[in-house]
Amino acid sequence: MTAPEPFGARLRRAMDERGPLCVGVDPHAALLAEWGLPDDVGGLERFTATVVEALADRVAVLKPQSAFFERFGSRGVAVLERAIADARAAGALVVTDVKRGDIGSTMAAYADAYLAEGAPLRSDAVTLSPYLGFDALRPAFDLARAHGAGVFVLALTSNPEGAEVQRATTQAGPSVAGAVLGRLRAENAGALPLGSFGAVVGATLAEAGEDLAMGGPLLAPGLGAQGARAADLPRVFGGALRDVLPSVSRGVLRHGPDAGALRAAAEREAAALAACIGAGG
Ligand SMILES: O=C(O)c1cc(=O)[nH]c(=O)n1[C@@H]1O[C@H](COP(=O)(O)O)[C@@H](O)[C@H]1O
Repeated sequence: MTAPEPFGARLRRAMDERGPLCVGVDPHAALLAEWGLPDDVGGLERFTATVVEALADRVAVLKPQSAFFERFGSRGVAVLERAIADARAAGALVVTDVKRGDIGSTMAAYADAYLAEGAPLRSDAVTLSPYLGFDALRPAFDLARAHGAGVFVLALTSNPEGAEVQRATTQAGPSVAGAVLGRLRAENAGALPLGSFGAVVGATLAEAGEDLAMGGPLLAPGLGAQGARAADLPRVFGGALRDVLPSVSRGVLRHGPDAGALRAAAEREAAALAACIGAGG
């Protein structure tokens, strides 16, 4: 059996071919209302199918936020399952935003749920939280490697409350975020053209204050609704700009439900990014 192509290689190709844009699929109750949809599982289904149909054949990555699907229980999770499968079938990579992190044995079950080939929620990558200790995430790294999947570990999140924990100093000396980035650098060592083990670093930061070059992708949420703009990216990411996957949810989604308007909004984001970080870096 041939080894699956690593997530990092697949992501680099998608970013080169489609441009480095991730659109978040975040069906907020307020957005369902703006789209004229009911705040129920039928509205969720219509919203999600519209976004996937409009964008999955053109953006590099779609990032469904699990919370908005879990809100509706098992039927909401069924909508998420279908969205992941449909988006992947249309050529987008799917990063499912679950921000999981637990003791190693439980982490293995989360990895099975989202990263194992054939799992109902199988995604190209997930977001993970390292605050039970970076090595507690080991089962996800191992499974991701075996199945050609990836992870994005929270490092410097886009929300102002994150700094309290992430800028704190570890026993060994560096900040918590610096330690996470250092461990990711080790996981990605030697991986070309891009490692599969990424970090989440908010586009909203005043400055990174850490060495962000760690051989893997940098998921950068915060564009649009949280106030960051494409023009902020060079300041935050410096020399690591080529590995940045900027992410926007409400800033695109608020243009629906018209598919053409959603596509036009994504194109405007992509054009602004290309002007600031250059086509393919
Ligand atoms: O992991 C994430 O995607 C994430 C990390 C972070 O630091 N900040 C952040 O906003 N996010 C997610 O990115 C999305 C941002 O949505 P908008 O603010 O609408 O673009 C939400 O789904 C958040 O949960």
